[in-house]
Amino acid sequence: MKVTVVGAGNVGATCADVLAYREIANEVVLVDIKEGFAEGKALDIWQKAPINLYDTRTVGVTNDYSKTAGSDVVVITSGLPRKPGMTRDDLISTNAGIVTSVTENIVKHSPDAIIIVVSNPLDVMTYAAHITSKLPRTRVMGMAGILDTARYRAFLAEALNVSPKDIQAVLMGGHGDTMVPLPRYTTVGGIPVTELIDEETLNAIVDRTKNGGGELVKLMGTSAWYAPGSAAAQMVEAIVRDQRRVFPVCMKLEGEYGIDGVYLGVPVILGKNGIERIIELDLNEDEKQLLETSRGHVKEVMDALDNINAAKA
Ligand SMILES: NC(=O)c1ccc[n+]([C@@H]2O[C@H](COP(=O)([O-])OP(=O)(O)OC[C@H]3O[C@@H](n4cnc5c(N)ncnc54)[C@H](O)[C@@H]3O)[C@@H](O)[C@H]2O)c1
Ligand SMILES: O=C(O)C[C@H](O)C(=O)O
Repeated sequence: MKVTVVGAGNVGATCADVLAYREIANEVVLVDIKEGFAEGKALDIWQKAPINLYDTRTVGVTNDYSKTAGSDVVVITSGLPRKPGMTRDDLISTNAGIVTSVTENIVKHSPDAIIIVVSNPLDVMTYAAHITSKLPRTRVMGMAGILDTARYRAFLAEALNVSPKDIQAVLMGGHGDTMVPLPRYTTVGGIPVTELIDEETLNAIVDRTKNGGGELVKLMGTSAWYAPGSAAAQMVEAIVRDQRRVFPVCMKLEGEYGIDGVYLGVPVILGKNGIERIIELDLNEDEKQLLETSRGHVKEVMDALDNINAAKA
């Protein structure tokens, strides 16, 4: 299996490292626009192989997409991260240009690849990659839900003083303040979370999850990378190993949840063909309302991208 990761910065290099040391792919090609940067990161990861004992070859290139040819999966992490005081949506015009040109190069050399977008604003960058690639919607998806649920699960594990391994959760919607955590579908070792935690603590955890990215931006001056890079690698693993894992993934909805033509996180089964099945939960009225708010926000940013593209044309 060959996997390309575009963008050798914080998230891309972390993703490539996880793909290598967990031997998720035989070959990982790291691409960056900065001269020598991806080559250096790939060489560093390869020099770790004798220490961490893995065989995955890592190759770095500066904008040479011929080396990515025949990739089974491509992860797009290229683009600016936000700084304190910015929203993810502030990145739209720069990152849309980057994601669009990267996607064009990717499909030229790997027309059958499955594409996982990480760049922000996530839902709208998934839209940009999807319309550029012209691939089926089951083969172009965005990573955010695994990260957001991981944050939620980590906060819950801390509050309950239990292993994060035993917390199962799902959330939906856009990757931003309007994301929709679903406490009704959260369990701790099979026990509904609401039986173990009071409402006030749970609501505080939901709020912290919604602002989880911003909390890290404030602390570090740039956005997170360990959890995001690992989350993207987990999606790659589900695909290349045909694991049929159930994850929240951003994709174009075509009537599911009563939504058409908007890119949002929903639970899916991930396997060798990409999105194998979309799971439609029976949401209650409150959850439907939250999802509608999220849909409205993402649609506004999609419209903003359409306007940017129209002005360029
Ligand atoms: N979806 C999520 O949950 C999530 C989580 C974390 C970060 N992100 C996003 O991921 C992106 C990357 O974050 P980061 O922390 O790795 O940033 P970074 O600045 O460390 O790395 C980005 C890399 O992209 C490269 N790049 C820029 N234009 C390029 C092009 N045209 N072709 C190839 N490479 C190019 C840059 O040279 C840089 O090395 C940001 O947009 C960030 O907001 C998303
Ligand atoms: O918060 C960001 O800007 C990066 C990412 O979307 C995150 O949630 O960590």
